[in-house]
This record gives sequence, C-alpha cells and structure tokens, in this order.
Amino acid sequence: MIIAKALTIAGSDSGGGAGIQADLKTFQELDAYGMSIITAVTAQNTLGVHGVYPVPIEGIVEQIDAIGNDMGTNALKTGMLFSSEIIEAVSERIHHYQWDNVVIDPVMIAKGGAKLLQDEAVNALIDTLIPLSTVVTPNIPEAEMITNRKINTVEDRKKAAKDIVQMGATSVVMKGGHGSADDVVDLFFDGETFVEMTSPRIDTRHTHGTGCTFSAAITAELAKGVEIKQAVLTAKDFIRAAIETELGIGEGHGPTNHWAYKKRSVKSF
Ligand SMILES: Nc1ncnc2c1ncn2[C@@H]1O[C@H](COP(=O)(O)OP(=O)(O)OP(=O)(O)O)[C@@H](O)[C@H]1O
Ligand SMILES: Cc1ncc(CO)c(N)n1
Repeated sequence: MIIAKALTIAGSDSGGGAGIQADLKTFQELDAYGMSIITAVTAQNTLGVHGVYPVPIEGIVEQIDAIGNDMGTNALKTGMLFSSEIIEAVSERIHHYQWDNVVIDPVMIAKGGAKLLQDEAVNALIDTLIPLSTVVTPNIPEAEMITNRKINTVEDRKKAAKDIVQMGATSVVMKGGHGSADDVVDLFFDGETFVEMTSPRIDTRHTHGTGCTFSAAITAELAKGVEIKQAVLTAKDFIRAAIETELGIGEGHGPTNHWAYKKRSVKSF
C-alpha cells in the first residue's frame, strides 16, 4: 500500500480547533499520514489567543531537516509563520528539499483579532514563499494585505487573484467566509480560468480554524495525487460538513467538527 504523506508547518493551537491540531485531524480524516513542524506555540481557546511563543529558528529548521532527511512528503501546507525570519528559513528549506504541492495559507490575524503574523513579514511572504506555492488560500483581508488593494466587488477579487499569480503562485483560492451574504463564494483561479465555488452560508459562531482546516484538506488531497481544482472542491465539502455539524465546545468561537465529512460522506459538489 502506498501511503500519502502530508506535512504542516504551522503554529500550535492549545484549543485544538485551528493550527497544527486542525491540520493533523484533517489529514487523518482524509487518509493522509500527517507530520508537523511547529513554528510557534499559542496559548489559545475559543475565547482568543492568550499568548504567542515563537520557536527559535534553529528548532524550526531542525524539525524540517528531520523530515527532509528521512521521511519526505507528498504535499505540505504552511499556516502561522509569525515573522519574516521564520518565513525566510521555511522557504529556503522547501526550496532545498525541492518539495512540491505547496499550499500557502497566509495566516495573519486570528478570529478574535490577535496577530499571528507581524506586519513587516508580508513582504517576505510575497518575495520568498508565494513563488514556491501550488496554491495560496487568502481570505479577503489577507488578499488585501498581500496585493495592497481594497477588495469590495467580484472584479476586485479577480484582480487580486491575478496579482497573486503574477507574484509566482500557480493558483489561488480567495476564500469568502468573511462577510454576511447568504452564500459563501470561494473564488478559484488557476492562472487562466476563474471558478466560483458557492455554498450556503451556515449561521454559526463555531468557525474557529475554518481556514486551517480548508487548506489542510487541500493538502491531503494533493498528497494523494488529486489535481488542484478537485482538491479544492473536496476541501470545500470537508469544511462545509465540519461547520454544519458544530460540536458546541467552548464559550466563544468553537472548533469545527473534523469527524463530520468522513462520518456523513457528504458529497455536494
Ligand atoms: N459560515 C460559513 N458557512 C459556510 N462556509 C463557510 C463559513 N465560514 C467559512 N466557510 C468556508 O470555510 C473556508 C474557510 O474560509 P474563511 O474565509 O473562514 O477562512 P479564514 O478567514 O482564513 O479562516 P480562519 O479565521 O480560520 O483563518 C472557506 O471554504 C469558506 O467558504
Ligand atoms: C495557531 C493558529 N494558527 C492559525 C489560526 C487561524 O485560525 C489560529 N487561530 N491559530
């Protein structure tokens, strides 16, 4: 049996709904063998981020080398990278190991408002990481930061997606979770064609870690050899099932239900 291997390079969420923990749960549910590089430890629950402790660069590089020198990976994603130094070190190692199927979730701010990426690190993201990516998955505020554009209309989104491809990304999914329209529209662009992936907005406050879970699902699918557009469609199904069947854990923005997709075999696309 060939085992698909998937790697996450991200921050730890003690609450288990986002970050490394969401990624590993998602990899497991989608039948990929999960591995992790921890870039920062957060003290976090459904009420917010209470502390951020970046791992020293040598510790991050040593974790990556431990995987690169032995196990390898079929796909990887990045999440919380926190500083330009971490972004540069991670980019250099991805390049060194010639890893492909690279999913960049440009995590910047947690739902409660805590900064998970320092402002000055956006340039390092653009210069070193985006050019290595198979797909970049910004939400609207992240796409605004990366492209330095205000995004209000669908046309604005398309222009921003084109800008990100110009920066060296192979494809982009601009996520539409933020906002209050009846439908959530994720815009996929592969450099040539735009595809709007639309689903009904689910009315819930339990959306902690939706972005992490979505990008982890794309990564697991790429690890198994699925092509990018289909990987994104499956990820949208996965996150939809996970949001629809909330667990009701915690007093604030609770985690999504990582079991739901496999248990229900939801297929809506
Ligand atoms: N209320 C919702 N109903 C249906 N789908 C949603 C909802 N909220 C988010 N999604 C889906 O979840 C995925 C992640 O989108 P979102 O815009 O929430 O990412 P994000 O802001 O990066 O998340 P995070 O806050 O975890 O970083 C997308 O596929 C989006 O369509
Ligand atoms: C560690 C971590 N990564 C990403 C997010 C974004 O959801 C978060 N809240 N925490």
